[in-house]
Amino acid sequence: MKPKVYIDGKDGTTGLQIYDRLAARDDIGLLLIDEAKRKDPGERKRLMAEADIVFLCLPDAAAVEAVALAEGSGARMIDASTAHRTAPGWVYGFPELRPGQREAIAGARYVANPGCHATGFISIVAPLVQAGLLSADADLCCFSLTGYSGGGKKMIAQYEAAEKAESLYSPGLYGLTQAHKHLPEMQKLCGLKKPPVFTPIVDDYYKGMAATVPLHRSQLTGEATLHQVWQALADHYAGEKLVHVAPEGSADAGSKLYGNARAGDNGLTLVAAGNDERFTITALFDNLGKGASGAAVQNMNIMLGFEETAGLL
Ligand SMILES: NC(=O)C1=CN([C@@H]2O[C@H](COP(=O)(O)OP(=O)(O)OC[C@H]3O[C@@H](n4cnc5c(N)ncnc54)[C@H](OP(=O)(O)O)[C@@H]3O)[C@@H](O)[C@H]2O)C=CC1
Ligand SMILES: CC(=O)N[C@@H](CCC(=O)OP(=O)(O)O)C(=O)O
Repeated sequence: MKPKVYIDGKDGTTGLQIYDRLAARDDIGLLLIDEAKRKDPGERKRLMAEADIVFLCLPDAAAVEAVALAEGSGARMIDASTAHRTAPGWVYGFPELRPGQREAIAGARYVANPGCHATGFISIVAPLVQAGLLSADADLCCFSLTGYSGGGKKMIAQYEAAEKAESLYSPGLYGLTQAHKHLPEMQKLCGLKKPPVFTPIVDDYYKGMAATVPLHRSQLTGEATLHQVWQALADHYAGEKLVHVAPEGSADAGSKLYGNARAGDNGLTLVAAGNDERFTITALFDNLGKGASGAAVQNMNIMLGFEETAGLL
């Protein structure tokens, strides 16, 4: 019997992208809700009870309600919202995080899919903390560029309006009070004693992210070199199919890194750049790929025992 999969919130930005990645697969059965009933709690509950895996692609409050709706059923859940990312009983859905994380996801009932900006930050900082190059009480910063689809249907409508505000033609910095919703997961999953100073920036392009952590050499344990940082990342991600480290020295004086470099695919590329004293590590990926829907499908594949990259490469 094929596993049955239900996407709650299928008509949203993340839900549609999950649907696109699953629609052509013949190794799962997709349960589809009647369009007119897509917000009907009774009908959603019925489909969740039939499903082996439920994706939640909903605002946070609706995701919490959906978990309650599925109570008592055997459905395993992958929540794309921020609601459960640091909650007890939920496994964080970044398989490349550390040894054992993949196995934890494989056996989990509840998997919290990472936030898009958090994916970039964690992919850079967690390996460096684990390798002992950054201490748990490091003072870190991060700036992270995203396309406007990161804000879901509402933000897409603002950016695509026929007469949009002049300001939306230029990059917009936000999260200025240092209370962005991804900060708790960034801190917890990296094992940091304090969150970074975080500057998310949304710009006038549809999708794609460039999340950067700038580092002075003096911030690194034993004043580690750029080569050591690159090597620690390369070692951590050796053998991974979706996360790659660009060759050492690949960013030179003439290089530019673009926010949409990996738009449209499910992988993430780390680029280490700089000089003898000051470095940047940048994660390039798609907010709707490894930053949301691609990651959610990767987690589903792991939970169901499929090839991890099925439908993703
Ligand atoms: N966009 C992105 O890049 C990322 C998004 N996420 C997270 O994924 C989740 C979904 O975001 P996104 O897809 O962008 O948001 P959207 O606003 O594009 O989609 C949300 C969908 O949920 C539906 N919905 C809202 N309330 C309910 C309900 N009670 N029952 C059933 N359906 C409901 C909405 O219906 P309607 O169409 O009527 O509005 C909409 O279709 C959010 O928690 C978001 O933070 C995570 C990572 C990246
Ligand atoms: C452009 C924009 O507003 N982006 C959203 C992040 C989208 C996302 O990934 O948020 P969750 O994964 O936590 O749902 C934001 O920064 O709040």
